[in-house]
Amino acid sequence: MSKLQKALFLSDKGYKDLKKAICACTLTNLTMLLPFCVTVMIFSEILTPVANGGNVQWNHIWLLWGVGIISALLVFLAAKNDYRKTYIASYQESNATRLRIADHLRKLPMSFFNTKDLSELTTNMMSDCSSMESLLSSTIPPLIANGITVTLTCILLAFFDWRLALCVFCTVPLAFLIIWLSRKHQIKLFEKQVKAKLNASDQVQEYLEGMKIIKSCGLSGVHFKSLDNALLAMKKIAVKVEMAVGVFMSSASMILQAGIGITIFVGALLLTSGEIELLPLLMFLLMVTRIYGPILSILANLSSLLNLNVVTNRMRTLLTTPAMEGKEKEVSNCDIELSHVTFAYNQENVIKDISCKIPQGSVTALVGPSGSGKSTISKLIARFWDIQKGKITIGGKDIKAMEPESLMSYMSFVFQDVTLFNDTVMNNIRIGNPNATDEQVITAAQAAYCDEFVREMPEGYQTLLGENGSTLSGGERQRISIARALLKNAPIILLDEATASLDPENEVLVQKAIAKLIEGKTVIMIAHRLRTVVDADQIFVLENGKLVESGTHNELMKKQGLYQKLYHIQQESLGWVV
Ligand SMILES: Nc1ncnc2c1ncn2[C@@H]1O[C@H](COP(=O)(O)OP(=O)(O)OP(=O)(O)O)[C@@H](O)[C@H]1O
Repeated sequence: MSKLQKALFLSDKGYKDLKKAICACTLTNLTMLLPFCVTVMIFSEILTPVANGGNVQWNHIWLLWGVGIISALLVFLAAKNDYRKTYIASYQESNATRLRIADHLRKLPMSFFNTKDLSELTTNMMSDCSSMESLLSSTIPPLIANGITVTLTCILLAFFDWRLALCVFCTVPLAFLIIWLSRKHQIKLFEKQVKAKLNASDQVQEYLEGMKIIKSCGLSGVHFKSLDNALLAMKKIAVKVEMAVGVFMSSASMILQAGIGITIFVGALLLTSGEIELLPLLMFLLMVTRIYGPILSILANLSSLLNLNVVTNRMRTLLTTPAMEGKEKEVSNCDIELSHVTFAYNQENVIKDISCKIPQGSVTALVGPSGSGKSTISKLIARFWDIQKGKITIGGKDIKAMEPESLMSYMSFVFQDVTLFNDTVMNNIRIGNPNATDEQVITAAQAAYCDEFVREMPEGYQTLLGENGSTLSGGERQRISIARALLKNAPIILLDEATASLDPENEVLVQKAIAKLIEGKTVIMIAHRLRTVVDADQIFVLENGKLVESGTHNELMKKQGLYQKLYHIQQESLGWVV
């Protein structure tokens, strides 16, 4: 893999396409020289007889006009090919990169997401890929192609008259020097701009997510100073970047254009001393007006290239973060065992030396005060995070040796916060099993008591749910998530007490749906209300990350420990009247 391919995170196809784009761009630039050569030849046909005496050969001139028209056609065809090779290929590559990022994200441990926020990842996928897209289409190919064209033209001009060629190009190193010296300042500004954009998108996201609170608390715009400040900071830095780039580019351009004056001055001296003829001088003067365009474009593209590291740094961090390992695909049974499991999200251990067994086909409840580690245990079993000490096995196999996606195929989740996608009801349920037929989806929906409310929707199962299903009630969302789990039919079910915040009618329906879902399965249930776990085969009581009691409801009540205390507190609260 070449350095350029690595630096730009290009796929093999993307790298090949980039090389083709550079060739196409160079070809366009070279064909653009044709009309110029024809113009010079027409001048020569007219001026030579004027200077030396004789008749203008009009048939030659008409012929050259014909060549000129053909060369214009060639320029058009080359430009069309160039457009296809650069823009279309770069859009395809950036799309492929976005998919590559999405695919890689899926394989990363949740610890990665703990350190990144949503807006940073969104910026990674959308704006960084767009920046790469423009680097691939309108920066790198023109930069290299213009470099080649300018070098060729320089050689060609030196061949005609090295003194005038020197005059044309003597200001180029100075212009490059300005861009080179300004690079540190420009990079600093680019970095600040990226930070400001990220901060602004963070603030916008927070503002939109908090809209319910903003409205319910009647907070006016004055209370959202941080959003105003973030947007203002973004505007300020954008102006600074534009100013800096503008100042450096115009200085470079001014110095570069001084070459026109120098060429005219030296050319006039050479002409009067008879060391050069009028025609080559005219050709040089024509060339000098045309050659600075590509050189300026090289300078502008170099400025954008300074941005490359800023753009690719985040993408590099993301794409080089190692995916979760593990190759094993199958387990012989669904007995789950935790032995001496210790885990910390950050520094502090939140699970401390826990050992327990969850036999296949049993219902196990995890109970304990808020923050005691119930959800964390269920997420560790699903390998959302890798544990730091100890071992978790399923069917005797260490889950760290299992391929994460194969491990997931053994599990279904019903959590309190159900994620619904902006798609039809049918497709939202089908997420449980992408290969399921419409009939199978409907059967699962019926079993999860979704069918009735779905049929009342304007387009039934084809109704679009909108952003995160905001039109559905909490109970309806949970029943959809149960339908998904039913469709997946995984042998292990992880339940985060799904009925905690439902009204009695919805609660009954959800309970009935769950009863169907867990039939014959290995169930791990996070319970907040202890009356829902009295029938569990075993109950694990957690306190401050430790397993402090275990047994059936009756056994734990007899122990008169934490479980009994929590149970009594909840029973008493049931009697409260507000
Ligand atoms: N993503 C996270 N990053 C850092 N710390 C976390 C994270 N999730 C949970 N914690 C911390 O880990 C501890 C255990 O949290 P956990 O959610 O497992 O408790 P829980 O018993 O399920 O609580 P609850 O009943 O309130 O849902 C808590 O101190 C919590 O603050």
